[in-house]
Order: sequence, then C-alpha cells, then structure tokens
Amino acid sequence: MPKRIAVLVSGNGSNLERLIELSVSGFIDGEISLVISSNEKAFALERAKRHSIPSHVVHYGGRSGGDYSDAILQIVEDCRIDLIVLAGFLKILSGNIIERFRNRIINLHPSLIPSFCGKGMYGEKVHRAVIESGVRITGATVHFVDGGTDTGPIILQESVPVFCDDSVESLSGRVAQVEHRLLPKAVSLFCENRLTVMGKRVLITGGFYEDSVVERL
Ligand SMILES: Nc1nc2c(c(=O)[nH]1)N[C@@H](CN(C=O)c1ccc(C(=O)N[C@@H](CCC(=O)O)C(=O)O)cc1)CN2
Ligand SMILES: NCC(=O)N[C@@H]1O[C@H](COP(=O)([O-])[O-])[C@@H](O)[C@H]1O
Repeated sequence: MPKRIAVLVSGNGSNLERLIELSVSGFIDGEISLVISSNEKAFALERAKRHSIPSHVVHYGGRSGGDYSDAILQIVEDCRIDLIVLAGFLKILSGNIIERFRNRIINLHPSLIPSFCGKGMYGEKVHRAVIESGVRITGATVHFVDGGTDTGPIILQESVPVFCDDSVESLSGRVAQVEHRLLPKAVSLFCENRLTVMGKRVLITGGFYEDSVVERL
C-alpha cells in the first residue's frame, strides 16, 4: 500500500513540486496526500492546487509551539498520514507530534549539519552565513526530526562547492539542485522501508546504499 505523505511548507515549494513529480512518476512509492502551510501566501499552496492536492493553512497566530504542533497533528492523523516531510517549513515542531511521528518526520536543511543550522538558520540566512564564513564546502542534509532543531538522525547528505565569487543567489541555486535529488531519494527509501534508525545513525538497507561487508570486498 503506497505511503500517504504530508508535505509541510512555508514558501516557494520547489521541493514539493519535485516530490509530486516523482510520486506521480512512480519513483516514490507514496502519494502526496496533503500539503500544510504555515503561510497563507506560500506559492507552494498554488502548486498543491494545480495538482489537486488538498491543502491547509495553519496560522501560528501567537499560539505556543505545542498548541501549534497539536493543530498540525490533528490534521495529519485525520488524513491517515504515514510520513511528514518538512520542505522549507519554518516552524519548529514540538510536543505530541514528535513522539507520535517519531522517525516519521523528515526535514530538508540547506547545509551540511551540524554546520550552519539551528534556531535562526533557514533559507537565505544559511547561505549568507556559509559565504561569510569562508568555508569552501557546503551542501544539503536530509534528517529525521526530533525535539531539537536540526538535531535528528541524518539520513542523507551531499556536498556542494562554495566558489569565491558566489552570491547568496548563485549558491542557493547550486544547493537547490542537490536538494531536488536528495529529498526525493530519502523519501523513496522511507517508502520502501529501507531506513532503520539506531541511536543517532540511520542504516540504509537492501540495495545500493547498503553498508554491508559484501560492498566493502
Ligand atoms: N522539532 C523540529 N522542528 C523543525 C525542525 C527540526 O529540526 N526539529 N526543522 C525545521 C526546519 N529548519 C531547519 O531545517 C528550521 C526552520 C526554522 C528555523 C527558525 O529559526 N525559525 C524561526 C521562525 C521563522 C519564521 O517563522 O519566519 C523561529 O523558530 O524563531 C530554524 C530551523 C522545521 N521544524
Ligand atoms: N532550515 C529550513 C530551511 O532553510 N529549508 C530550506 O528552505 C528551502 C525551501 O525551498 P522550496 O520552498 O523551494 O522547497 C530549501 O532550500 C530548504 O533546504
């Protein structure tokens, strides 16, 4: 039975678009069943509408983090969601949803965690910090979500070079190209039940990513 996937967004939705495309093509053995946005003006909502995917806007509205997260939990449980994907979602989840969806919430972050992450580090702020730091390598990370911010077990990462003449726009565009491959791959592995969390590590089994003795021979 294909997994039912909810994608949580706050902005443009280019990663949502890729997940929809690769779900429809069959690369992802799952259905994008629901989109939830924290921002009523998110273009990602237009993308959901164009693909006839049900969507909700859950306004933060000064609620506590736990109350806000509970509002989202109610919606995803009513929709029988199996996997929650945070694709540019800018609110920190907390409380019951973290436990009820332990190792079933995947987040995309535009750096190589544990660098350039945590509270206040999102979107262009990440790329600006990377450029200003002078590092020569950045990248993208897909990880499971826990009660902390960008602290959950890492599923996949891929590096991206930082060029000396990079702007926030040029760097974010290069990282986005990697994100548009990395996130669907992680979602696809989840839907194929190939991810096993052991402490802070994620084991990928049953194929190309398998970290097995055979592959080391
Ligand atoms: N429990 C978790 N919730 C979320 C995580 C997570 O790792 N654990 N990841 C974020 C996504 N994210 C980084 O990948 C992230 C998003 C937003 C922020 C942040 O500082 N947000 C501001 C508010 C921004 C706004 O509303 O415009 C804040 O909380 O003050 C940091 C990291 C999604 N949820
Ligand atoms: N810390 C969270 C964060 O910064 N997420 C980032 O928001 C962008 C969403 O793009 P999209 O709306 O086009 O998918 C992506 O680059 C994603 O890594």
